[in-house]
Amino acid sequence: MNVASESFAVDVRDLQVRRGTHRALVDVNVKVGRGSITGLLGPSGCGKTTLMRSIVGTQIVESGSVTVLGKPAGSADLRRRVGYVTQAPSVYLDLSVTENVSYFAALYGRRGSAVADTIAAVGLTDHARNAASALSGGQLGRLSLACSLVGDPELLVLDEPTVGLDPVLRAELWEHFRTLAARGTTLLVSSHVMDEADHCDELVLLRDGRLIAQLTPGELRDRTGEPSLENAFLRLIRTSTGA
Ligand SMILES: Nc1ncnc2c1ncn2[C@@H]1O[C@H](COP(=O)(O)OP(=O)(O)OP(=O)(O)O)[C@@H](O)[C@H]1O
Repeated sequence: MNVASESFAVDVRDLQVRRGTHRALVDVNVKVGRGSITGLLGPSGCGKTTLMRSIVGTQIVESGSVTVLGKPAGSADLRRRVGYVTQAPSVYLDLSVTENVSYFAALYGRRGSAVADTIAAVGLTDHARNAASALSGGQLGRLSLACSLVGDPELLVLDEPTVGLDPVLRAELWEHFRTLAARGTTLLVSSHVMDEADHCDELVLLRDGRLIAQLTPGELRDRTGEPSLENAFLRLIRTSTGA
């Protein structure tokens, strides 16, 4: 593995992915710095989940390379170092919140206060003894996130983690993501709404499977002259398609 790939948490080069007959990703190049929060943004169907699946190693790719923490995506060595939370919560419904998080903590060899701290970080302390089957959809999503967070992975890939959350919980989760990044965790967070983009260090903007730009929120504003990130993204899309 070359040195350039080692210095990034994620290094995607010339990636092409087909899903069925559809070209889901076309010539995508993305680099994600360690200890940063990168927002993966774009309209529904633009390829966000496909890019995340390629990074965690669950997507068959047609060509190009995806290097994660210095190893090819999907390497056995990365299993404990990369956390992936999908849009579909994956928890044990017959176990309580604490039992679910404890199970994943044990898998990853985490001890002490990690379980209670993680449950608090996702705002589920009041439900700690409840069975997962008794949680609401938003609470289930947060439990799924906690099960991944408790392993303290070096790279966390989160598919729309704040969907369906109220503004207070959303703000608290972003604060938690910032704390994790300050400790050196790399976060890749997808969203199809731009109002969360300001929480990110860098933005990866996709449309129709193509990378439109990778830049900071400030650079996006400067490049387009639009103070609102929503408008800035729309302007960039229109410029890139000549619309
Ligand atoms: N199993 C599949 N077979 C064929 N095409 C697929 C499959 N899954 C996704 N696609 C197509 O690949 C493209 C990219 O899908 P992807 O799920 O990566 O988009 P997304 O940006 O994550 O969308 P969303 O924001 O709605 O979750 C879409 O056009 C989608 O229709």
